[in-house]
Amino acid sequence: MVRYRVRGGNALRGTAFIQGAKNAVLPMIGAALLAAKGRTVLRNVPIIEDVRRAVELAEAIGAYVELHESERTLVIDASRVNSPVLPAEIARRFRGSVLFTPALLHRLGEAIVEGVGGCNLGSRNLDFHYLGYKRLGAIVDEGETVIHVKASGLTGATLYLDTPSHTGTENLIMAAALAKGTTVIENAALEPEVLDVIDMLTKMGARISGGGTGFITVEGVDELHAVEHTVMPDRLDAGVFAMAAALTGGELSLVGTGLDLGVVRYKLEQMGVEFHRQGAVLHVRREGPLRPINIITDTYPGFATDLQSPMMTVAALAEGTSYIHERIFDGRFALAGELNKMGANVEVDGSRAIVRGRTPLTGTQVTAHDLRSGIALVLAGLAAEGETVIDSGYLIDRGHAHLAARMRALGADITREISDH
Ligand SMILES: CC(=O)N[C@H]1[C@@H](OP(=O)(O)OP(=O)(O)OC[C@H]2O[C@@H](n3ccc(=O)[nH]c3=O)[C@H](O)[C@@H]2O)O[C@H](CO)[C@@H](O)[C@@H]1O
Ligand SMILES: C=C(OP(=O)(O)O)C(=O)O
Repeated sequence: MVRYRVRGGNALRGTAFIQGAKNAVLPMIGAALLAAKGRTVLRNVPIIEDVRRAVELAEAIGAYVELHESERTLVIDASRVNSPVLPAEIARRFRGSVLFTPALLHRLGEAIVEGVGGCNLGSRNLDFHYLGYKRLGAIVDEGETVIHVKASGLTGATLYLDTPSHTGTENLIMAAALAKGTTVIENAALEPEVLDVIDMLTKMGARISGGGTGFITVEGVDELHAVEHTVMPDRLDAGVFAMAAALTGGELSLVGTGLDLGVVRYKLEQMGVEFHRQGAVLHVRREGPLRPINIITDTYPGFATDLQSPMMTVAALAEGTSYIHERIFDGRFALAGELNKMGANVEVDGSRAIVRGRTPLTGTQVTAHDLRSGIALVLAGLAAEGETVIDSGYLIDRGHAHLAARMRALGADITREISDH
């Protein structure tokens, strides 16, 4: 059992090094498995638990993988992929397992998905993925727990997503990349991580156009080759560090090439947080009181649902009432009860939450129900009086690399412990 212990009160100051993006590296590992020859090299890989699970899953299907942690580099040789089974004990531990299906379909003609994990956020359907595979010619047999997808060669088609699913778009692009003929994906996701994956696939030899427009066209090719690619910075990790500076009244320089916080920056600015760009470095600080805010989560370029929980913590420390409308997931307010244990006043009504600030927070024992509620509780702990103890830290480690060490370097009083219970 991993546990974080945070003693609040210290303002964070210094340079925060932003990790590579979890939601880009996972599909890139899936993409690397499409190359039947050679070794793929991924740089700026975040050393997070989801990457470790992805490495285990790639090895389980026969790939050779080296994770060089201190160099933040992955080397993947997928030439010997030989098992279509994504075993439950690994696949159920992270969402990114869903991104291995296209490679198995192309390389082995079938994928046996024994489970898919990820944050518990209410319903997380995969129907767009499976409907898309079917339209490309696959047979999908959805059992109680195991899903069997079979295809002796995929053929391009017009695909449509009811909503622009992030991993759904990535999976259908990967499935179409080696299909015969042309595929058009309508209502495709616009997230920067999706565009980074398209960049990598394009280097691999894929023919993809329309990334970032919502209408993606993929001309199938016969093979994709292994390449080197640098994972983009994690805008969620960056957002969390910006919020840490904001709620502790500190000042941080965020380092991560080409970092763009988009709407999160504008929302924090409305709350009174100052941003100042100096070339590749983004400075963030807060001097005056935090003002309340309204947030509506949306697909990119809207406010990212993954930063809604951390923002709820910031709102609890703002002077006045904030309103949050969660539109992507139907179960993403588990944080409210935990924040209220610390003294916050958050009222949830369906997909809306009202956060009445400012309430002084007091450290206590709290539970991370998912990755982002976990990091939101770390943020609360940084601003609380006394000690906050957060279980289960594994969920935080799923998406943030060396969190305690990175925050300690900035002056935070935070430790990561491993215990038997
Ligand atoms: C590994 C990864 O990249 N995870 C991210 C990805 O998850 P993920 O790709 O799972 O999220 P989606 O964009 O697919 O899901 C968004 C919404 O669409 C619904 N939906 C999705 C697919 C489908 O086939 N049918 C369907 O109904 C889901 O139930 C959910 O309500 O995008 C989410 C939304 O930005 C982020 O919170 C996750 O961090
Ligand atoms: C929902 C998240 O991740 P996943 O899709 O990997 O569960 C997240 O990163 O907040």
